[in-house]
Amino acid sequence: MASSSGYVTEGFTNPPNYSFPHHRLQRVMKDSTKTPVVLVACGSFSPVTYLHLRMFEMAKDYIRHNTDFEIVGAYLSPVSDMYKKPGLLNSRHRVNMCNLAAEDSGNWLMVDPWEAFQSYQRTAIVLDHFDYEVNTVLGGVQTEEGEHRSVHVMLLAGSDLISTMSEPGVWSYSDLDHILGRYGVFIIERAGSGMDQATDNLAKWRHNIYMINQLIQNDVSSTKVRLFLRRGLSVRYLLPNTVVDYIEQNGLYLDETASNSATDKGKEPAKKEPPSQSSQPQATPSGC
Ligand SMILES: Nc1ncnc2c1ncn2[C@@H]1O[C@H](COP(=O)(O)OP(=O)(O)OP(=O)(O)O)[C@@H](O)[C@H]1O
Ligand SMILES: NC(=O)c1ccc[n+]([C@@H]2O[C@H](COP(=O)(O)O)[C@@H](O)[C@H]2O)c1
Repeated sequence: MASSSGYVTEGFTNPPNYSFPHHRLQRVMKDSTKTPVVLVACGSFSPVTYLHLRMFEMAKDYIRHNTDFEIVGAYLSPVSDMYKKPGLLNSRHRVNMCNLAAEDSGNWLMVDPWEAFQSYQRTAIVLDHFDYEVNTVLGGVQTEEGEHRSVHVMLLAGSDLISTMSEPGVWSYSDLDHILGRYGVFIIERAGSGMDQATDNLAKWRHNIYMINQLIQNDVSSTKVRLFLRRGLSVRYLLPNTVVDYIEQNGLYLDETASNSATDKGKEPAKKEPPSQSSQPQATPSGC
């Protein structure tokens, strides 16, 4: 339930030694007639692929040509190990790979390890965390004239993830209302998961839902990458070279049972425990 402050929760628990990454956050807007926005992509990123990075580029193009937003920051937010999705590698490796990919991706993408390094956090809480860090702690951004502006936090997701918002039991109504009513979402079309189907039941929040079509169809998925790696097939050019090198150097994804804490060759695989419905959604299947 949203509190009087508008947040789903009042207090945020930070992982040990955590500090919010903001080195690439643009603190002064280029165009004061626009609304500053921070994009947040939540997901497993096991491993991060070029399609995850393309989502940000597609959103950037869409926003520039079709909206009055100005992007001042963009984040990958890898999910906690407690999400227990099949194929979910230890968060340390997933965060490291996301950092390598972000380094490789120009000068705007950042990786926030806040949810990765702690207990499972629902997406509504994750967006609240970003809102709190960017607007309350950092004080938002400024125009070139020195005027203060609050930053609008928005979710960036594939249409498969948005489809799950119409599946019973995966998202609570109050979380949906918070995510889509208070924040909003940019949806990237994903092969096999129709855009209409994804949003049919979300019409109430239509004004906050922006749909972005894929002009070049590309259905790279982390699931397929993991499958290739297990079969000894090359994954080069499906993900950044630095991430491919990291996977090879650490012997990742060679074992089908490897998930969660089964991080490297020689380590014990994690026990599979289904997450409890109240605080952790069942990891939902996504497009592969
Ligand atoms: N090919 C793609 N097209 C559009 N969106 C994508 C694509 N791949 C991933 N996404 C989106 O990226 C976000 C993070 O994805 P995540 O790592 O959880 O999924 P995934 O690539 O489907 O992984 P897995 O294959 O392990 O299920 C989600 O919003 C997902 O919809
Ligand atoms: N109720 C929720 O907040 C909820 C439900 C399903 C997925 N998610 C998030 O969506 C992201 C991607 O999930 P999948 O990889 O299962 O599609 C994850 O970050 C997960 O935390 C959140």
